[in-house]
Amino acid sequence: MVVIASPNSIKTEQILPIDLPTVDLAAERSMVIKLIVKACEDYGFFNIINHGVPHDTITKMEKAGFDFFAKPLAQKKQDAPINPFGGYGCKNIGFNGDMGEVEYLLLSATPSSIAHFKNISNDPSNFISTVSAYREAVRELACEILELMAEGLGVPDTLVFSRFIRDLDSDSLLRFNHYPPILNKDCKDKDNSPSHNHSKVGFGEHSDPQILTILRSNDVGGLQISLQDGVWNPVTPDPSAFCVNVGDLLQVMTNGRFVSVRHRAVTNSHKCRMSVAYFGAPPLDACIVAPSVMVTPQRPSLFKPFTWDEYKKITYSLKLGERRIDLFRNCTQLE
Ligand SMILES: C=C1C[C@]23C[C@@]1(O)CC[C@H]2[C@@]12CC[C@H](O)[C@@](C)(C(=O)O1)[C@H]2[C@@H]3C(=O)O
Ligand SMILES: O=C(O)CCC(=O)C(=O)O
Ligand SMILES: [Fe+2]
Repeated sequence: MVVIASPNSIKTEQILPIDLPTVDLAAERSMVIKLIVKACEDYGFFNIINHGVPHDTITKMEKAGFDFFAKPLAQKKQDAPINPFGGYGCKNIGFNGDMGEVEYLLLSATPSSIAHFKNISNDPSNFISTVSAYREAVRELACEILELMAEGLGVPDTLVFSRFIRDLDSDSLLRFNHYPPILNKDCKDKDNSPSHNHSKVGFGEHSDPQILTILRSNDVGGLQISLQDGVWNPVTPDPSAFCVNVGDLLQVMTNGRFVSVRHRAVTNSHKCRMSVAYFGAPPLDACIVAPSVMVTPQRPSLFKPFTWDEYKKITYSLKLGERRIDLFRNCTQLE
């Protein structure tokens, strides 16, 4: 049992480390499909290894992130002001007063918008080619995974999910998250010295609103998932793997078979964590609805259809921790 204290509240939570399922993309195809489907039903999260994204592409992306975060605060704000294509943020998450011990760089992941980020680096063409190569490789990985999922679910059109994020108008995002080492002074050890065993919330509890998230981090832990309210499962970082998670839209498009699991990131008392997330999203006008095979008399439609634009607007108007997917549930159905 770990106590996480904040100035106003003391919350008692259960912390139970977990080993996420690992999927080896180089293994036999039918086995890969089975493992992915099972992981998405049971955990909403899995690690993927032998993913095919070149090591060099990942290393350059990580360096680009660390180089950016190493700049002075005023410089970061000046070089990456918040605009419709993304920008730099420190402690403020979103526009609704959510705060956390994190700084981040959010970038729209469309090929044309990447050119807007040239001021982010002293070597703009290198930055743009690094981000473009990473975006393309990770998007391909996301598409491959989505196609395996569709096949595993028995959806006849196996491109039904991946088509959205391959679309040139896809609203996908890239996000660098940087969590500086923080000692939680509110938590004391028995001798009253600041505790090294307690962490602060870096990125608060939420689910990802998009279709699929492909997350990569350095070797510093911090990601926690919650499979049960009040229980947090820390995920062991594996820099050679990508951590994949189901987003809200995929939960809707699988009619609730796959789960978009709540997660958060906490700080570490002595090392900084950096993660890079790719959020695969459809175009704004995409209609989000489960393919007909996912809806049966035994499993009636759980959600009302909506566009990504509608969902995104609602998501961005609510606090980070809101369960906004509930707003689209068919009221006669209970999951
Ligand atoms: C408070 C918010 C931040 C967020 C948009 C939101 O209104 C609620 C969801 C948040 C989230 C979580 C996943 C991704 O990190 C993110 C970029 C996204 O698309 O939804 C963030 C948003 C953000 O930081 O702007
Ligand atoms: O940094 C992490 O490990 C998680 C970040 C996250 O959940 C997000 O950016 O949506
Ligand atoms: Fe997330």
